[in-house]
Amino acid sequence: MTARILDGTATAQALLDETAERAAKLTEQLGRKPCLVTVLVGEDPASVTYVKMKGNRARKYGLESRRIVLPETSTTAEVVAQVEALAADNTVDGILVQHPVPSQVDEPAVFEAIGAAKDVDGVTMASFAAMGLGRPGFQSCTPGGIIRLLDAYEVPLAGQHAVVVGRSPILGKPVGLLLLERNATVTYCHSKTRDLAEVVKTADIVVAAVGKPELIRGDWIKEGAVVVDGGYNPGNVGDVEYAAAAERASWITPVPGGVGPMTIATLLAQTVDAAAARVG
Ligand SMILES: Nc1nc(=O)c2c([nH]1)NC[C@@H]1CN(c3ccc(C(=O)N[C@@H](CCC(=O)O)C(=O)O)cc3)C=[N+]21
Repeated sequence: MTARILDGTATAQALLDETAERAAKLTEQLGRKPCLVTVLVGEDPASVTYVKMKGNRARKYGLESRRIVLPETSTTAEVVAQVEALAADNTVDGILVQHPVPSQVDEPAVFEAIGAAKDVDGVTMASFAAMGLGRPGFQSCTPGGIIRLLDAYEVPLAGQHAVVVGRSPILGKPVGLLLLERNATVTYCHSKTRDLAEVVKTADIVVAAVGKPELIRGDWIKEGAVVVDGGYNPGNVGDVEYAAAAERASWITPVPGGVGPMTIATLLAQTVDAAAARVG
């Protein structure tokens, strides 16, 4: 079998176009554009690139984007104070704190300061709980983008064995919750998993969410399985050995052009949702 492509660029485009239309209508109602603020602590080059991409795309589709950069040496209290100020600012609809923050900063504490109403990146405990309980709320952007992509191609989820490789707070754990909510049978694998290859071989759907280039080998993929590569590694290499996996999978996400564009489109869609909720 040769896999068909889950085209994240095209699917994201449709969501971005719809988001731009909603943003334009809201701009009239609010008297200002829906506003996303990104907060970057430090100057990690990859993070700088991602944050710029998010800001540029926001502007292109009719949102306002503000970028805040704090020094690499910031304390938790300093970053929390900045985020709290944004949470209290009526001209701000959504806040994204770029992960990872420097090690001296308590990232979960900073995420909590966003508050549920502006958590368009889906990283607070309240958003996580909502994802787990199937309640309305903002989804973590990459997991939410993955589900939107699978839905766009009508990939069935109910009853499928989904194997999530990785358990990070903003990708692996929440994507498993969303798949469970859609009635998949979910297995989480991680660094302590005894025989990763054997578990992946049983998957109908594999979600790679580790950040280790080509960790998932092509010959682990069951014939006809669906492969979602959520890995972002330097040089646009995914977590999956793409060419070999594509020979066996029924559907596969490319890197680039798969999960990444869906992540950003979901972020912007949720920012417009947050702005809409303020209008009431
Ligand atoms: N609080 C937080 N939320 C995030 O959502 C978040 C984060 N922190 N930290 C870093 C990761 C990474 N991430 C990406 C988003 C889009 C692409 C993307 O669109 N990539 C393009 C390629 C870009 C290129 O060509 O360089 C693609 O896959 O087609 C990649 C990576 C969001 N993240």
